[in-house]
Order: sequence, then C-alpha cells, then structure tokens
Amino acid sequence: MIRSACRTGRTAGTRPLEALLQQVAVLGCSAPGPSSRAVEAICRASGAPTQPQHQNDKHISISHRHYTTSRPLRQAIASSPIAAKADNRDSSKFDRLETRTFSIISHVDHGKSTLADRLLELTGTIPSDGSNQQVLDKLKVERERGITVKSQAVTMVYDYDGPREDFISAFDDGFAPKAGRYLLNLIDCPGHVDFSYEVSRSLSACQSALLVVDATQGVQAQSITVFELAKQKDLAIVPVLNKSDLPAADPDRCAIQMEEILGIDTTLSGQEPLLISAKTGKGVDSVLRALVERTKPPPGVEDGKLKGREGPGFRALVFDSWYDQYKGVVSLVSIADGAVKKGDRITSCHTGKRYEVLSLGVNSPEMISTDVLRKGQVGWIIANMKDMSEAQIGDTFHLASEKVEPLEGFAPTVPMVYAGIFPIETTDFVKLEEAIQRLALNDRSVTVQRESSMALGQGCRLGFLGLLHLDVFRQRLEDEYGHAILVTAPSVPYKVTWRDGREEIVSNPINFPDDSERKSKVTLLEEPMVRGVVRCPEEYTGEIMQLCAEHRGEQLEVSFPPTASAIRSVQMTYRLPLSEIVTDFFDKLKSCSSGFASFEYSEDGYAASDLVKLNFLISNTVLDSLSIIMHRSKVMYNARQWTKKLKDIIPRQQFEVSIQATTGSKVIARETLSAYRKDVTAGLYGGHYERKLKHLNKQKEGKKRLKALGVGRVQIPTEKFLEVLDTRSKAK
Ligand SMILES: Nc1nc2c(ncn2[C@@H]2O[C@H](COP(=O)(O)OP(=O)(O)OP(=O)(O)O)[C@@H](O)[C@H]2O)c(=O)[nH]1
Repeated sequence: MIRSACRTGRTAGTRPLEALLQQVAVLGCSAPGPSSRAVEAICRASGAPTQPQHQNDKHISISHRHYTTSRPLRQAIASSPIAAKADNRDSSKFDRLETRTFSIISHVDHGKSTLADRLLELTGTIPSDGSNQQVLDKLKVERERGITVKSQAVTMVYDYDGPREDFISAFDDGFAPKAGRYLLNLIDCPGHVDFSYEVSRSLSACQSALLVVDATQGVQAQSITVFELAKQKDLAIVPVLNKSDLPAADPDRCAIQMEEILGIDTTLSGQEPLLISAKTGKGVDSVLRALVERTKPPPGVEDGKLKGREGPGFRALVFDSWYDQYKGVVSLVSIADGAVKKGDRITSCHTGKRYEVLSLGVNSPEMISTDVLRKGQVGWIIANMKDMSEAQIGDTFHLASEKVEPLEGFAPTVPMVYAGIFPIETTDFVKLEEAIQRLALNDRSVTVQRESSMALGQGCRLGFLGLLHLDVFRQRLEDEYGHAILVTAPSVPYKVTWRDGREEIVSNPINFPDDSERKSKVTLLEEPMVRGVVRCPEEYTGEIMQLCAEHRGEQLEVSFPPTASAIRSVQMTYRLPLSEIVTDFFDKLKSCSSGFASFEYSEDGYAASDLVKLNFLISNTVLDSLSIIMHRSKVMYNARQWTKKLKDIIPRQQFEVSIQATTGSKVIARETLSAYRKDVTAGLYGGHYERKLKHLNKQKEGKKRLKALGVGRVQIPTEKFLEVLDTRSKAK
C-alpha cells in the first residue's frame, strides 16, 4: 500500500482523476487542499470509504504525506467538480456578509457553553435534535471535567429581519443595522480564573461580549474579572441573565448587582439584560438580535479600497494555533483589514518568513474551506509552515508584497505556580520534552525550562497560571504523551532582594539562598499572596476559619450575602500566602465543609515573609528534588515528618544511611537507617577460619567505599520516591 500511494504522489498529474479518487480513500478525509467535506464528497462519489480503515495505520500517514507534498495530486482533487460543488455549497454562504465577532464570557458554570449550543442550533449551524451537547468543548479533558479550558471560534449565519419599531440605537451616532444576512463569529471562552489569558486573547478579536450571569447566583468574582477585561478592550457588553427556568432565579437582584458592582446602567436602551434559559432555549433568539443591534461593525479597511496604498493592506491577527496530524500547522486568525485568498503569499511580522496560503476557511463548527477570508471574519489559514513555533500567537500576517504596521499582540503572562515534570523512565525524556513543547505552543501561557535532578534525571520546569491550569496541562500531556509522568509538588515564585539591590524571582528551591547565606547576601524575602473568597453555609464557619488560620490566612471581611434558599450562607475574604493553597487546601476545605464551600482567589501582590529552604541529605548528599521553600513556622514539623517517611521507604543497605533535614548548615531532624550485614561467608561451607575472615575484611572495605559514595549508591525505588513527593505536598 505504501508503494502504491507513493507512486500516486509522484505521477498524480498524469493520472485520470478516478484513479486518484481511489487513492483518496487511503488518505483519510481530513487532508488539506480541498476541505474535508469536499474530500468526503469525492470519496462518497467514488464509492470509497470516507474514513481510513485504521486511524493509526502508519500506511495512511505516509501516503498522506505524499498527498500533502504532491502539488499535482492536491490540485487535481481541488479542481474536481465534486470537490468544487461540495465546497461551494458550504463556503459561498460565508462570503461578503456583514460580520460581527463576539465572545461569551462569564463566571465558571454560568452557562456559556450551553448558550453557545443553543445559538448554533438557532442559526442552523448544528442540528437542533439535542444530539449535540457542548459542541465547542472539543478536548477530552473538557468533556471529562465539564469545563472549558480552550477558547473555540465558530461561524454562524443569522438572518436578521431588521430593527423593530421601538428600536432605539445604543450608540451616540444613531447607528441602526440593516435587515439581511449576518455572519456571526462566536468565541466561547473558559470561565475559570486560571484561563483568563485565553479570555483576554480571544477578546482581542471581538467587537462585543455576551456577559452571562447565572440568575440564581448573581455577579461572581470571575464575572467582574472578565467584565473588566472586556471593558479594557472597549467592547460592547450585552448582559445576559441565564437559568431563568430555575425557581431560585432572581433577575431583579442580579440587575441591581450589575448596576452596583459593574456600573452597567440596565435601564438604558441597549444595556438592559436579556432574560434567558440556555437550557430550554427560552429567550435565546433575543440574544442574536441584540448582537446585531448592539454591536458596531468591525473596524478596519475593506479589500478593494486598498488600491494606491491608502489602507494598511491585508492584516490578520493570529490568536490561536495548533498542530493537526493530517493538516499540519493551523493558524486561527481574525482579519483586521483587507482579504486573503488561497495561493496568496503571506509574511509573518514576527519572523519575517514568507509562506503560501495552501488553504483557508472557517469553523462552522467543523473546518470548511472557503476561497477567501475578508475583513471582520474569523477563520483558519494553513500555510506551508513546517513547525508549530512558526505560528506565533499574537503575530500579524500580511501580504508578502506589502509593508504594514503589526497589530497589537498579547502581553506575556506571569506564572503563579511552578512544577517539575519528569518521565518515569529517564530514557524517555526526549519524547516527553517534545510533547511538552508541542502542547506549550498551543497554550502559550505555560513557560518551559529544562531542569535536571539527581534523583529524577532530566526533566522540565513548567510555570502555570494556577493549580487547575497545572492539572489540566498534566492531563492533556498524559493523553498526548501516552505515558504516566512524574510531577513534583507545586511551588510558587518567591521574590528575593539581594544586598546589591537586585530583585529576583526564584521558583526553584535550588536557586533559593540558604539560611546560612541569608544575612550576608539577602535584604528581603517575599512570597506571593492571594485574596481568597470562601463561601459556605453558616454552620461551617468555625471549621473554615480554623483552616484559614492554620494556613496563615488573615481575615479581611465577613458578610452574609442574600440567598434564595432558606440556608444562610457566609462569605469570608482572606489574604493568604499562595504557597499555602497550592497544596492540600482545597481538599481540606471540601472535607471540613462536607463539600459545600467554594473558594476563589486572585493575585494580591507580595508580602515580606520569614522563608527558609529545607534540604534533605541522604548520607550527606543533598537530595535536590526534595528541597523546598517554606515558612519558618512549618519547618520543624515538616523536617520530622519527611525524614521519618524517607527512612520508611529507603531499603536497608550494607552500610548505615543517615537521613538529615537541614536549614543552611543546621541539622534540624535526623533518622538513621542501620546497615544489614550481608552474609558474605554464606557460600563458604566447611572452610577455614582465615578464609572467612578475609571475606569479612573485604566486606568492611567495601562498606567504607560505598558509604563515601553517599546517595549515589542508595537506591530509592521510584514508586516509593513518588510516594514521598506526594505525601510531602500533603503534609505541608
Ligand atoms: N437549569 C439550567 N441549567 C443550565 C442553564 N444553562 C446551563 N445550565 C447548566 O449549568 C451547568 C454549566 O453549564 P456550562 O454551559 O457548562 O457552563 P460554562 O459557563 O460553559 O462552564 P465553564 O466553561 O466551565 O466555565 C451545566 O450543568 C448546564 O446544564 C439554564 O439555562 N438552566
């Protein structure tokens, strides 16, 4: 099969199309060039199966490579009338329409993805038979956890029947939309604070934002954060009150909150909240209407008005990119000015490299090829990029023949939580690093650095925006990499001010100053703080206050927010060190409140802190992967706990092993693992007393030598070591 596919690749230009169509069957239906829909149509017409028989069959990917590198084959298929028909049927409806791009933003679980489903159904983008649920949550981890972690863009066509008689423009210039067909680009954003970067990036491509608020819960912490992000980007805000079907819904109270907390004057025309139920679909049509009426057309210069170089030419902002096994590097772009079509030569402002546009199109919700992408559209471009790193998020694409000003990119993110990731088998490092790099290119908020540890070998130190972010990345990595990985306990970025006035952020304990060098080298040590809001039924107040105090929390505020139910709830605001909540805080909170407490946190600067580096020595050699930075008040307890734990897991050796916990040069806890005496004389039966003595003396020598080698010879079984890493984060 390989040989036959290769042959087809080489001689494609001279073979009849029918013969090529047969080959399409082995190429799979998602090859670039003509859209997957077109290839599917060709396959159907030629009686070939539309899916490869075996998705993981190597033969398919090899023949696929020949397909993508063979221009005659690509062109032959692209110019097939069946492909043209299949593509035109879908793509022509997206061209030359008025466009509006909007995001759905909200606090976690307020119903963004459910609303997105209803909007797609209402516009006929997906069937409304209920078979599609959360269509935009495509990742395995999103479906498993029921949360959105990655923004998704989808294009819909909406027939707007014109403003009603009582329509009052929300804009000062009396802007009124015309009746007709509109192209609406929807970007569904994550709700959790750890993914705010995704939200901010997606909002750059939008003109408006649907701010969804759960009418039973009202405005929440993350509603405020995402609202502020949208305001910063100067977007029109369309307030939506969701879950109106629930008896606990209180839209009047929510409207007051929107006024008081967010400053939205809900009595003004164009700002009144829309009351809907995304679950039942009630009122959802008013959302589509409001989007057209309350959003101005996208700014920018149309194609065709650029002659004589009056406009800025074609410019597109890359706001997402990913690697598709079949299609190669795909860039998701928002077209700011002009237009781009298949075959155009484009340049990246970031690298200056030139590419040819091999195919382009929109997501609706699957990838559909179009001939052109125009100003205001959001779509994908496949150019002949070899590597994911060429599709930089925040980059600007322009026509190679023109000179343009790059569009405003995205500010880099600052990680809040760090963790080391290591392969279980040290020889697998290259494979693991490759998988990390690939995933990090798709999630630019992750920072990656190489790290090596004496016990764990070569690995990477990754920075994340929060604990959930770390956990989701770990899961995506395991899915992609296909093996279990080893993640060290999370640490946070500490701030060290050195005597020479230099400020340094240190997240790896290896680089943190020892207690002994503190006086001479360091003037100030600070740790990151968070402002955490705990909400729970009143009966759990005592336990939760105790838990926060144990985690060095300082109480700032206590209030009793109104609730629809009869149970009184309490809301407590604390200032806590971030390091205290990156361990087992959530688990403890859930268990002491029988699962009823919720906790949200946001960054709250740095605070001076008495921090210490705790080291562990096995036979006088530092076990670097166990070093940890912590507050002095916790050092003694942890030192004792872990030296005991280490003693339990290290197998007895032929020599005595000392296990010490130290801060600087001071040993604060110690355990000793006594040697077992190997019976070196066991094989000598009968025998001479002198011969036995000779062997015993030899053993003594060996013991001395082994002891000197220290931890190098103390073999700690990996799974036992993992146990310590795990317990360590729990014990803290
Ligand atoms: N009763 C009722 N439930 C709803 C409604 N809209 C959403 N839900 C439910 O609320 C839960 C969360 O909905 P999602 O659409 O996943 O919320 P989300 O905001 O996308 O969540 P994240 O992406 O994790 O932030 C789901 O169980 C939905 O079925 C509604 O109008 N009425």
